Amino acid sequence: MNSYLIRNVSVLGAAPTDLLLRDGVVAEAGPGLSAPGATVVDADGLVALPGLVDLHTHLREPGREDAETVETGSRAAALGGYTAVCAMANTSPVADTAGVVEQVWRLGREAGLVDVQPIGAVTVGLAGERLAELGAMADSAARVRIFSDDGHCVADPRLMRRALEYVKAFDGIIAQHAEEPRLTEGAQMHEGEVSTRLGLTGWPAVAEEAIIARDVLLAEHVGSRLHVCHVSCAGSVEVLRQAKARGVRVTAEVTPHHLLLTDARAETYDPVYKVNPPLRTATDIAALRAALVDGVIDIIATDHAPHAVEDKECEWAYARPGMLGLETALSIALDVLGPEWDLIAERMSRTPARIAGLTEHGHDPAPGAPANLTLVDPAARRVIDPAESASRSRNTPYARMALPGRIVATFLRGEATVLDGKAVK
Ligand SMILES: NC(=O)N[C@@H](CC(=O)O)C(=O)O
Repeated sequence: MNSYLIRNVSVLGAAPTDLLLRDGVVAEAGPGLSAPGATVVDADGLVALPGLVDLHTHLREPGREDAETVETGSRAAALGGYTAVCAMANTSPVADTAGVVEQVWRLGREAGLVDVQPIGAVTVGLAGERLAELGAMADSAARVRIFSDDGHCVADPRLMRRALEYVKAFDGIIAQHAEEPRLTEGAQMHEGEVSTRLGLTGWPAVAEEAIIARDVLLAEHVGSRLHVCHVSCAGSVEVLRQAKARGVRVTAEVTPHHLLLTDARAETYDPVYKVNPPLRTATDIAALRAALVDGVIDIIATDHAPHAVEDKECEWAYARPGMLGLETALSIALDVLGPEWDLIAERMSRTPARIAGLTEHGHDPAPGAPANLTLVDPAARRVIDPAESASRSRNTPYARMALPGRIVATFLRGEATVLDGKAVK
């Protein structure tokens, strides 16, 4: 095993110090360390954060290896500063059995770039009709604790209740894609002024708000844990705020794109901006940002959704929804929140690790902590070039934009996965 002496790094914005990574942990911290044989990393001007944890990543394997594989997605994650990602279940076949979740988990271990924690489907084939083998997935080598039909809503309230009841036995979580399907039939973008002008069928905010309202009541009734995926509307924030005030066991995520981009992007008719839930309004963005700061929204999750060129570079109506996120999430967080390192660590590492039960992750770099961390250059600005992405897909909405911050190095259990801004393997 290699050891690394990181020189003059600012841990979460504090005064510069040295960190020695050895045997998978932060072995020592303090100014002027010496460690013969260790690889020296000059970290002047860099900030160390606990390795980021993504609760919502689409890795596409098995089934759409042309869009992403566990390995390419893991590499994109490491380059984005992540040390763990939770892989969504909408693969082909769907991750609705112990066999498929174990396959994804093994592929993650083999790639060895981030810890890949599979999420299991709630219903068989994401069809919303019968519960999947939740217990078998929980008992498998992958030890699944989060279940989601993401991409689809668990629309049937009785099924949602049963799922919440079932996972309560092992303190599992149902992560809901909140979209009342009857209200979004044929929807192409946010329902509002822009959709009216463009003549595109709208996805009304109430389709999200109504499911969240129902689900927090169900979670409260059952006493189980609910997680709300990709919250996109101001009204949803208010529903969550009330539920949390009543003590409902609910957590919620927001994506980087919903914190930055509005539905006005649809005016370009460029399907790179087509995403589910859709980009909303400036009012929604303001409410989401405020909720992220005050904690009503617990975490930033990427919803990294790679798509092959033929599924994205076509007419808007035929394009698949979704955009890349892993390699740009920290930059968007910096842009939106500023250099609020403790808040960024809380929303992108500690809290998602805690929600997912990933006990090795989400620890600030300090002696004895697992050496899962990332080094950021906050002064760097980079212009996003889709061709440079480590993802197999190219559907980033930030092409040609100059974004703040650059990941210089990432360490997983004390081994570098990224050095000098480049993937190590
Ligand atoms: N977020 C997206 O726009 N796309 C997701 C699934 C989904 O939520 O529709 C995908 O898997 O591509």
